[in-house]
Amino acid sequence: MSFARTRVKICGTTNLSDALSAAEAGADAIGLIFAPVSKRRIDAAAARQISLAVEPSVGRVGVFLDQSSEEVLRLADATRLSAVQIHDRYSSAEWAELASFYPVVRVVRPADLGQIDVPALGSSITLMLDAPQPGSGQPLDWPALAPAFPAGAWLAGGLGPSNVAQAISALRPAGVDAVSALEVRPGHKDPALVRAFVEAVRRADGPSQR
Ligand SMILES: O=C(O)c1ccccc1NCC(=O)[C@H](O)[C@H](O)COP(=O)(O)O
Repeated sequence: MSFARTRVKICGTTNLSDALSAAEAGADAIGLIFAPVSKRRIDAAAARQISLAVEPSVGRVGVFLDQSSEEVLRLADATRLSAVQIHDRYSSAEWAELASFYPVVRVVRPADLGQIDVPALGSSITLMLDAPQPGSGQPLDWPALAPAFPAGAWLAGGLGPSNVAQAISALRPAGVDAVSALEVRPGHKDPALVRAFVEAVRRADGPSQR
């Protein structure tokens, strides 16, 4: 059986140097966290500078928690995002409104699996399974989650160069997302770890997908 190439998002990018080195390493997207609670929060001016500096093929995904859909749309427009990632529980109308403006990554927890009508989401909403505490570096129990893992969903939660191949093999996610395992301190990446992460994903995909 052949699989599509696993997409890679490097989350919690707070500065231009980390954004450019993630792009150079071959990341498909960078994550810019606007959640007020995050120790990796970026302000709108810095996010916009990064969005305009990376090459257009690199996605700029804004990450939001405890923020209204109006604030999400305002920041997405102001900072030239290509997609928004939402850790909140919105109403159906709010999801539909957001998805009419931007591709949406809707974050779900293990307890949510099996309770979401995946076909009804439509093509603008992609699910991402993450640990209950975002950005905490806690891996999930991938084999236990395999029966309920939705086709086409992304995976986050404690992924890094040393375990991402195991996670890909267990769940075959469409994309993977990581932050804690790639940092020297919160908000600052180790470029060697970012490169090692992208390379580990490419190796896990196999030679036909590189
Ligand atoms: O990382 C944060 O500080 C954060 C805070 C609030 C909402 C979201 C946050 N991160 C978003 C992500 O998508 C992380 O990359 C994801 O949870 C994986 O993190 P990690 O387990 O540290 O790799």
